[in-house]
Amino acid sequence: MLDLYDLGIFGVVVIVLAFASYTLLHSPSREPPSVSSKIPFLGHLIGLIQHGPVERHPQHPIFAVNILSFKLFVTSSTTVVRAAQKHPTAITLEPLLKFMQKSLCQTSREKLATLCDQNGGPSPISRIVHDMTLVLAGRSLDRMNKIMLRQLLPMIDDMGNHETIDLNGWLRHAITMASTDATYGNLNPFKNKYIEDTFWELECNVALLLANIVPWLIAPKAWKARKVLCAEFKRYFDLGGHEDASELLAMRYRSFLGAGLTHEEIAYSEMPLLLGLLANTVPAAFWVHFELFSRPKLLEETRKEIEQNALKIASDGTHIIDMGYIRDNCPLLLSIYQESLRTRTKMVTIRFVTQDVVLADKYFLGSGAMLFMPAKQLGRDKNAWGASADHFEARRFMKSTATFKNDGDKIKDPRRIGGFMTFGVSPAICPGRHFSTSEILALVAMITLRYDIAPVDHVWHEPPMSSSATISNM
Ligand code: HEM
Repeated sequence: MLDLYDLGIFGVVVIVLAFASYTLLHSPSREPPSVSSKIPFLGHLIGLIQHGPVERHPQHPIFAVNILSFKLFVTSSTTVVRAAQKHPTAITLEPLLKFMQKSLCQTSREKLATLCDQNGGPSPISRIVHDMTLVLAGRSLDRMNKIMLRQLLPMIDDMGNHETIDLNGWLRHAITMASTDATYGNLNPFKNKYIEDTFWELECNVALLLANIVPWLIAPKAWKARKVLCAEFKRYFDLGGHEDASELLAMRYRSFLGAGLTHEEIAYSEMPLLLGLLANTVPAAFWVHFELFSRPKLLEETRKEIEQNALKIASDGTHIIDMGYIRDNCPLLLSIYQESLRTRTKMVTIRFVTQDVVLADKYFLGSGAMLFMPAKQLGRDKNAWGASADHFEARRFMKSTATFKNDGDKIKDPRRIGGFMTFGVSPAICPGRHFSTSEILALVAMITLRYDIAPVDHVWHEPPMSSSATISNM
């Protein structure tokens, strides 16, 4: 039996141990190392924007960058990414959603408080984003895919009438029309060419608008473009356009209306969806065509694969590509698609640290900091992707590195965990990934079977990235 004295000693030891482990756990010494810059403060910001942060500090799996009193952590380690995923409440996207709703959608302070209220768990705005995953799957996705494919077909027929085309411009128009028709139905505002052009004006000037500091003065083009688009979308909602639209739009309209937003405010709240819908699908489709058509042997093999595994010829001679067969029986095409996305992405996943947290039992991140996870570096980690990580390898995703336990259970392919981040990191992964995948695969399959594409001067010049791209990460 323990007497009171023993119990007292025991109590003191427990308290000392608890305090020691708390201090160790929360000590800034457990914080990832800070990296320095020749030009303090501003130097970091310039370096981050111009060169990407990780290439300069490959020795650190995670490091801190101090910008004035603000701390920003950057990781290129899949282990740290996996550890961060285990703390979805402490490391979260919520503040970014609020920022977008405020700066891009101009939601008033009072409505912002309702949309971003986290008292009952996830905020209404993050529930809307979450529910998008549900309506961008199953039958509602099938309906959107059907409309999208019907739109693409005549445009691909028409492609053959032109000796030369601007491939990026052509894809941009085709994807804009097919995606917005599938989303917005018969009264789709994008049927007006002026609205289509205005959207792309907004897309390439959106960065300064997001700063939200006298936007009409510092970002006049984007400010005017947003005004024009929102007026047109308000008219669309006033006319009941949403009644004949996709489940995706119906769900968003119901949710925003339920949160007390007016038609004008809902129109403004469509801006992030429009940017998500179009800004990445167009460059992704461009790069898949670029990688495939610039490799004649690979093009021939892919053509054969589609012809043999996904093409049916009806009795009247109509050629039909079965999208289900593309997905299930054309592994080379699928691998080219994934590899193009892996090698071309410039995505930096950004999360906010809202509670003190220790990652992988090692790295202390204090509340109030931000965590940057750049997909470009994570997607090229040699541990995960091998010595050829930096290069395009068409068949990379056909090879499985999956291993099996003694009982025959498959261990998940380590390359897929944390390494392929073009669509983000769960739990906040891109809800539109299935739609854009169907759209890009349909385009590339139809164009591959019907046309040869070559540059006018016969040399495949790689176009530079647009320096003003903000939402687009390719
Ligand atoms: C190839 C095409 C696409 C790429 C590469 C892409 C990429 C991404 C990435 C990386 C994220 C995560 C952002 C983050 O974690 O901060 C994201 C989020 C999002 N994407 Fe996509 N996307 C594509 C197509 C689409 C499409 C077609 C839609 C709409 C139908 C869409 C709607 C969204 C939305 C609403 C979010 C926000 C999700 C959230 O905040 O949790 N995306 N996308």
